[in-house]
Order: sequence, then structure tokens, then C-alpha cells
Amino acid sequence: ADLHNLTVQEAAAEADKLRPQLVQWGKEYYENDQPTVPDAEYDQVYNRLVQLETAFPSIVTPDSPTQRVGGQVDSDFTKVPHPIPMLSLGDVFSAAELNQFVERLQQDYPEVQEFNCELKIDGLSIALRYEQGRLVQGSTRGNGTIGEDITANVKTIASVPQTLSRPIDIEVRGECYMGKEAFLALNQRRELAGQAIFANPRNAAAGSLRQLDPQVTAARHLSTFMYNVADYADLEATTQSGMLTELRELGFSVDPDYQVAHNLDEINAYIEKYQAARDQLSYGIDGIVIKTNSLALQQTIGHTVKVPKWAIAYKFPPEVARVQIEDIEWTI
Ligand SMILES: CC(C)(CNC(=O)c1ccc(Oc2ccccc2)cc1)c1ccc2c(N)nc(N)nc2n1
Repeated sequence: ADLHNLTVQEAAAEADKLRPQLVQWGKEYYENDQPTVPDAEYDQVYNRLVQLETAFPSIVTPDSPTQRVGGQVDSDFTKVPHPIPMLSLGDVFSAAELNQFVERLQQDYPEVQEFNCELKIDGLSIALRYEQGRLVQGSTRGNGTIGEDITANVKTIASVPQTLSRPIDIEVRGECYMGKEAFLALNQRRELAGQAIFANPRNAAAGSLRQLDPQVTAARHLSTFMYNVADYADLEATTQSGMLTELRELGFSVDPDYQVAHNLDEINAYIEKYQAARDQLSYGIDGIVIKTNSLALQQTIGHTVKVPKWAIAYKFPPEVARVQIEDIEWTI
């Protein structure tokens, strides 16, 4: 029944029915990995219990599944400010526009002679904060200046290091994504359970990260590729490519496909290489990011309110889902 016309007693009665159900399903899931219900059904019942307990805090019991360590009762996540904003990227959709961007940049700043080319992974941006080399907070990009706290969830992602190789304070940003295989498997499970499937890997990753229950996130096989440091003052690197190498040495998962380019021809060769290899990659990419390689020059060139002026995203046309013609019913 709709939350608003429930009495406290009715809410308590409904919650008392849902809890043992979730505990039972949780046991099947976490102990012998034999869930009798699909994730989506678990999520649905869990979120109903969260709604009931949020609307009627007096009915919360200490043993409620929502009170598990790391679980959060409030359905909206704690907000996390990004003092150093997580900027967006300007987009271009053709070689001509890309050439224009590079030529104009080199006209304004002739000293720009090196670029770093990186894949643009089809996921969502996250920030990871470490103190003395230990993970203390994970957050989503949100609107670039305010994100959501997803610390408990990022801790379940295998590629997120809990401890770095050096005990430094650092905030690292990158992409959280779901690989193609994990995406297809998840959608097959949801299809079998008659649940709505995710339209693309990005939505699947976002839905999996924004789970109130970290154990559900853990089962979604998320991956990360880190690509930026909020304040790189303590790093040795003086270039974007060097910073990525240093991030890998610190223990982060970094996409190895980055490559330094010295001119438009080398940039275009990189783009052609990955446009051709797109289907073979184990994760989705929606473009290529070209950055001025020198970190000092990045600071000189600067940024607008929303995007850096020393980087551009060259976007690929959206991958079309191939459907065999014989699968389509023709109405004559
Ligand atoms: C370049 C940047 C926008 C990150 N950089 C920033 O967010 C950023 C943030 C503050 C900056 O400068 C400031 C420092 C202090 C205060 C304000 C701004 C500069 C860059 C970006 C965004 C998305 C990317 C993506 N999907 N894939 C790859 N491979 N790279 C990406 N790179």
C-alpha cells in the first residue's frame, strides 16, 4: 500500500514480514551463493523496507537487514563536496572538428607539442580519497561539485585498492564501469527473472553503484580505470601520461591503452586504431579523450566553468545493437 496512508502499526507489521524474508534470501545469497530470487526482487523488497523505515523511523529494529554494517537506511546517499570540481569534457563528433580544436589550441599555445590519447570508457565518474595510503571515501561525480557518498559500495570493487603502495594523501578520479561480459550476464539474469534490463553498461554500472546494500554492489562485478588526480602536487609526474604510470605504480587500475601523440596524424592514427578495435574490447568505450600532455601547460591553458580548455572528447557514433533480420516480425 502507498506509504502515505499507512499507520505506524501497519508499517511495522509489513516491515516485520519483509525482514525475515530478506534475512533468508541474504543467507542463501552470501553463504552458498544460491539465491532463490533474482537480484532485482531482492532490491525491490529491500528498498521497500528502507522506504518503510525511512517513513516510520520508530519501527526500525537493530537486527533489520538495513542496519547491517555499511548499509544505509536513508534512501538518499550522504552528500560529498568536491572542493576541486570534477569537470566535464567538451565534445567533437568529426575529424574536422577535432582538427579545428587541435589547430586552434596550437595557435594560441605554440608550446603545446605533446598530447596524451586515452579511451573514454562507457561508465560513470567516481572519486576515491586516500589518507596515509588508506581508502577513506568513495563518491560519485554528481553535478561535478557535489557527489554522493558510495564508500561502502566502492570497497566491494576488486580493482579499487584498499591500501596504496605509498602512505600518501591523494584524491584520484576515474571511471567505474561494467565490462561487456558482466553486463550481458546481469541482463540475462534480469531477463530470466522478468525484470527490466539495463539499456547500456553505463546505466548498469550507475544502478549497481547506487545500491543501498553494498552486498548487492559486490555481486555486480564492477571495474575501474583511474585517469586523474585532483591535486597532484605530491606526485613526481609532470605529464598526463606520467601521472597515469604513477597511478598504476600506486596500485590503481589504469587503462593501459593510453599513448602519447605529437601531432594530428598520430592522434588520428590512435582514433582509427581504437574505432576498429572497439568491438574486441572487453568494455564499452564511447570515444577518445585527447589531452595536452604537459601538466604545467594544462594549468596555463586553464578551464571554463565546466570543461578544461586543454582537452577534448572525440565521440564515436553510438554502438548499434545488431539484431538478425529474421528476429524482426514484419507486418505486411
Ligand atoms: C580531463 C577531465 C575533465 C578530468 N579533469 C578534471 O576533472 C579536472 C578538474 C579540475 C581541474 O582544475 C582545477 C583545479 C582546481 C580548481 C578548479 C579546477 C582540471 C581538471 C576528464 C574527464 C573525463 C574523462 C574520461 N571520461 N575519460 C578519460 N580518459 N579522461 C577524462 N578526463
